[in-house]
Amino acid sequence: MTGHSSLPGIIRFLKLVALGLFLTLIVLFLVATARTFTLEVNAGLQLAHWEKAAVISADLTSEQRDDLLTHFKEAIRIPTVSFSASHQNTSALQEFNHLLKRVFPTIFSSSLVKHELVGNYSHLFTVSGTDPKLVPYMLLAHTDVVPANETDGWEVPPFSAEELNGFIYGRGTIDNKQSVMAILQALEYLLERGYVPRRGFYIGLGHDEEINGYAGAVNTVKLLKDRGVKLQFLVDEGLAVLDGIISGLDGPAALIGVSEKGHATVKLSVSMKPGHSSMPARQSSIGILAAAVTRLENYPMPRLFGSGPEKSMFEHLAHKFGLPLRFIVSNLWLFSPLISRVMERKPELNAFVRTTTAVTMFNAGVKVNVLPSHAEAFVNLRIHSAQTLQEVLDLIDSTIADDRVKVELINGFDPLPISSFSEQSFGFQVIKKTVLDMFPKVTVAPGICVGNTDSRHYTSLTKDIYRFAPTWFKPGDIQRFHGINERISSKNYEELVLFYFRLIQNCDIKRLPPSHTSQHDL
Ligand SMILES: CCCCCCCC/C=C\CCCCCCCC(=O)N[C@@H](Cc1ccc(O)cc1)C(=O)O
Ligand SMILES: [Zn+2]
Ligand SMILES: [Zn+2]
Repeated sequence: MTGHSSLPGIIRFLKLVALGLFLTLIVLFLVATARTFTLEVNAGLQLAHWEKAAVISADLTSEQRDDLLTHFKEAIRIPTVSFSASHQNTSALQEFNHLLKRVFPTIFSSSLVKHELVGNYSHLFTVSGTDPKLVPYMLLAHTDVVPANETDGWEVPPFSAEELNGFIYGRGTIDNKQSVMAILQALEYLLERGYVPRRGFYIGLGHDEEINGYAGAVNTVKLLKDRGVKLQFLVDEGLAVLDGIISGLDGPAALIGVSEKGHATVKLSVSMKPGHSSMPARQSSIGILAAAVTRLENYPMPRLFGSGPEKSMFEHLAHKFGLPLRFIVSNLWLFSPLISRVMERKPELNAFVRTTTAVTMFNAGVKVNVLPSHAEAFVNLRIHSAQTLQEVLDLIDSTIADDRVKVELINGFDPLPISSFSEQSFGFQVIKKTVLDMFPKVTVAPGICVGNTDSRHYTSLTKDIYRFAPTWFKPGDIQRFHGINERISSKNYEELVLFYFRLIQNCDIKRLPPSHTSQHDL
């Protein structure tokens, strides 16, 4: 034993103390700045004093409840399929027109409602309001559906509307005949009960949404623009009430789509000289194209999670996560790289992380012993809000990096603008109030719609477009969308009717109550 420490030992000890202090300071700094502040989203405006609007109650008799389900099932049984851009089942669309007139006689005979056909099969209803100073709003839905084959694994024929264990099965039950029928059923009941709207509104039912809405939505917009119409806000299909779908979230969440992703459909093609397969060149058109497609799949678009409206979505949901998730989700500025890496493992979550790349069609070759002169593939990309169409096209070029591959944009558009969702946002707050009136335990948050809707054609009429219907999705239900065994519970369909019944009345308020944001720290 030396009796006293050596100088290098003391220096080492002091260095360790300094390092410890430094690390403690960093942790304290992180905790202080990364405090878990959460938005108590269901409070705030919802606690304020709202002008009373929803005064008529639905009070449905059991006969009316049977009738509304019968009407809905009739709608599902008409196969209004959009097969391709040039092929629709027009006789089914015609039959659908007749169904609407038959089951909603009050709407079609009311002096308050003007009905017009657009492009033969789309419907525009103009409902006049008593106060011309109130800017009208619009409800959208679509009557066409994607194809469905029973042999794909449907439990019942897809156009049978059969009921199994409380669920009505069939193509269109969640996309989007539930909204078509519920909106009109709600208006029918309101008019039957003597309702006269204060705020005028429009209902637009497109017949070709599944093939881009060029005949329905686009022409409806032209008509409204020619009439100088401006809309306070618009509600279309899109997001839903998610129950048990977001892991770690306590209770269901109603996500109101305040934007939708952009879109690009790109054709890749390679042309080579045809010839005898016994004397092939080192690479074929198919091989070159396959390599290009593989590069696009191997090098996905950059992670952008946290730089679009998904940030607000998580901020609004944060207080419903337990720790440590609450801390992580409320500090996306720090944790988004980590969250992105977890989310990207699941396709339905990866859609929120980046621009997605889906190779959807691949055609080449005509005969086993002929070298293919031409190979082509179609790639469908959904563009994250923080990227533009042009940036995506540039990235495709630099990833493929092969002049032999021709890259053509077939169609595309930038991500849609972000609609308002503050306490001053009339549309968002009225939708939110209606959701909470009906489902008080649900957390309402802004969300982003990963698919595209007819509403994208309406941006010249309003800046506030919301994509939402209170269709309840439980685990496994999202896959039913365009998939097999599409279904809705009869209870949920009835809730949809009551939702629109209330929403229409809630829109009659002149203005929102004064706002007072409510935030709280952990
Ligand atoms: C933490 C997040 C949890 C995950 C939340 C997922 C919620 C998903 C809920 C609903 C699914 C979203 C569906 C949106 C509606 C899309 C409608 C649609 O399919 N539209 C077509 C339109 C289209 C576009 C281009 C064409 O050439 C033809 C049709 C689409 O493909 O987007
Ligand atoms: Zn749809
Ligand atoms: Zn669809």
